[in-house]
Amino acid sequence: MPQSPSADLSVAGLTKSFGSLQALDDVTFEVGAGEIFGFVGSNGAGKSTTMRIILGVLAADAGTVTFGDRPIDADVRRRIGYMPEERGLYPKMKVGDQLVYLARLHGLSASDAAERTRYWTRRLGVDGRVGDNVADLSLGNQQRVQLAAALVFDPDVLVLDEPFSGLDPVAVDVMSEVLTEKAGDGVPVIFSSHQLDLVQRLCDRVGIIGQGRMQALGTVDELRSRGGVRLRVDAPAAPHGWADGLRGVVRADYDSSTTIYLDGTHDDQQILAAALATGPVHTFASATPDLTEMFREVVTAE
Ligand SMILES: Nc1ncnc2c1ncn2[C@@H]1O[C@H](COP(=O)(O)OP(=O)(O)OP(=O)(O)O)[C@@H](O)[C@H]1O
Repeated sequence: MPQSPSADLSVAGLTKSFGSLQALDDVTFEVGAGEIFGFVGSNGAGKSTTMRIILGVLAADAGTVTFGDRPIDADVRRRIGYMPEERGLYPKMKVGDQLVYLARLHGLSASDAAERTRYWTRRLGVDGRVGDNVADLSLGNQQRVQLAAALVFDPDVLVLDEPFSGLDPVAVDVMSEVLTEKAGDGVPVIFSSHQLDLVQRLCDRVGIIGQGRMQALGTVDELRSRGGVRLRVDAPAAPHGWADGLRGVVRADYDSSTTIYLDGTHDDQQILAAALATGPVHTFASATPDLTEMFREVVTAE
């Protein structure tokens, strides 16, 4: 089996226009060896374009992509496991034949290609379908085969465009496990997703792209703490606006409970006293925004 040399994947200053539309503007980030990087952003933000440039299926107007200290050339590209958004399997070819063919294309011997095909189809739960044409599989199973295609030659880098979309919960678990395992082997893993709970759970670092620009980049904890401290107060009798004007309160959302956004100069006892003055208080707790809230804030601020 080829041994993966661990190295970082670096994307620096990528710029790309399609006619008058600037799809990418100076996109820069790194995915360390063994790191899982989540690439998130609204529809049309530039995720697929970035991934296509990493793969070399699309040329950038400016910027570089390197693996270790090497620019991505044809040799490096052959070592990247890629799951394109538009998927890329031959619908009229049998699953098993297709995976063996791809593994051979990436340099595996016939026996290694057969062994890896057996391993990954079993691992991804499609071993019963190796004799079927891809087109006869359900979309979720086609996606499992697509992941097998990205993994079958033991790639040194994984670039996966929305690998979780359309998968059932069991397949999501298997996919999560596989990505974590590949990262554990030292492979840089980058995937895009709109499922922010998964991104938050799986990723070491996250990039939020908006309108072709990297709007926020960091570990999940860094991004979440950037949202500042908040208080969640459950005071059912409190009238709308009860926390407005208290020291350190930037704004408050009055829903079934109140979420108070703070600037750090607040006095929580004063806020608690104000809440108690309205009636009973069932919950009074500080909260860090989750990635979904952060994402909303970053993309609505664009
Ligand atoms: N081949 C192309 N020709 C013209 N415009 C393109 C082309 N490819 C992408 N674009 C445009 O570039 C922008 C970025 O698209 P991209 O597919 O990278 O977004 P994305 O973040 O992957 O979106 P989604 O989450 O919807 O998949 C969009 O405005 C898109 O319409």
